[in-house]
Amino acid sequence: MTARVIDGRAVAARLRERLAAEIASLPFAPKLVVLLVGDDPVSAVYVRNKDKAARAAGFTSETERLSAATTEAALLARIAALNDDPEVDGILVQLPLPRHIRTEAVLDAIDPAKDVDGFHPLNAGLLAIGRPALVPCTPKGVMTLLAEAGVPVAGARAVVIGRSNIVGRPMAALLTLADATVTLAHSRTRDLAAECRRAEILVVAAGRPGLVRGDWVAPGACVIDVGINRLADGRLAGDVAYAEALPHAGWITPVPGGVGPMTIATLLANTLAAARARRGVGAIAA
Ligand SMILES: Nc1nc(=O)c2c([nH]1)NC[C@@H]1CN(c3ccc(C(=O)N[C@@H](CCC(=O)O)C(=O)O)cc3)C=[N+]21
Repeated sequence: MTARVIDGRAVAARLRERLAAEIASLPFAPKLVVLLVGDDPVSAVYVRNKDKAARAAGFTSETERLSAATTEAALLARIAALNDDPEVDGILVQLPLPRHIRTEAVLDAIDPAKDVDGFHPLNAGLLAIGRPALVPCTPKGVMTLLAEAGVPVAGARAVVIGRSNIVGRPMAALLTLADATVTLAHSRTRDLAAECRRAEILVVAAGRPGLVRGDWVAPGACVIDVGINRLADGRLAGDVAYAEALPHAGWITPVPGGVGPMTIATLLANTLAAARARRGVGAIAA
């Protein structure tokens, strides 16, 4: 058997087209503001791609570049001003932040109604208790990919590798809400290969290139690779040994061109949902 390759770029493009059509019928352009602190070149690329995708879909998108020396107090003051600005629908503070700034203090300061990353503790808590509001973009994008590819989720055994607040934890929550039976594995899991071999859906967000080997993949399983690792030779690699996994899997996502584009498209979907909810034109849609 060889896997069906899930084309994240194509699914993301369709989602963005749908959003563009919706925005064209609104009396306003939803506005996203991205705060980028410091000059990490990798972050700068993501932010540029977000800006481009947002504008093409009819959003107003602004990126504020703040110097690496910006104090935590100054960043919090900027967030407070954006919270109070009625024109602003979504606020994203690009992570990671410089070490002198406490990430938690920053995430706590964003108005939960404008928290299009879904990282505020209120939004994380709502998801944890099964009342999803603004949901983190990467795991939500993965759920869209599963639905679009026709992967059965209800009743399936799912294994998620990685317990970050950004991907693994919310991924486990979303799969549980969709009636999968979920194992949340991580760096201290005793026998990771054995856990993986039981998975019908395997979501890998470990940040370790090539961690998942071909013989860890059950025949016909759906393998979702969230890893984006820049190799020494400049190429991108996922957390899954792709060529090895391909003959075992039923479905697989490539890197690049899999989950990454869905993260950005879902960010736009969240921004539109936040705009509708804030401006009283429809509630936040799943
Ligand atoms: N507050 C915050 N929210 C984020 O969502 C966030 C963040 N901080 N910090 C950085 C990470 C990383 N991230 C990516 C999004 C899309 C691609 C993406 O589209 N990748 C392309 C490849 C891009 C390339 O070639 O480099 C792909 O996988 O096909 C990658 C990475 C969002 N992040």
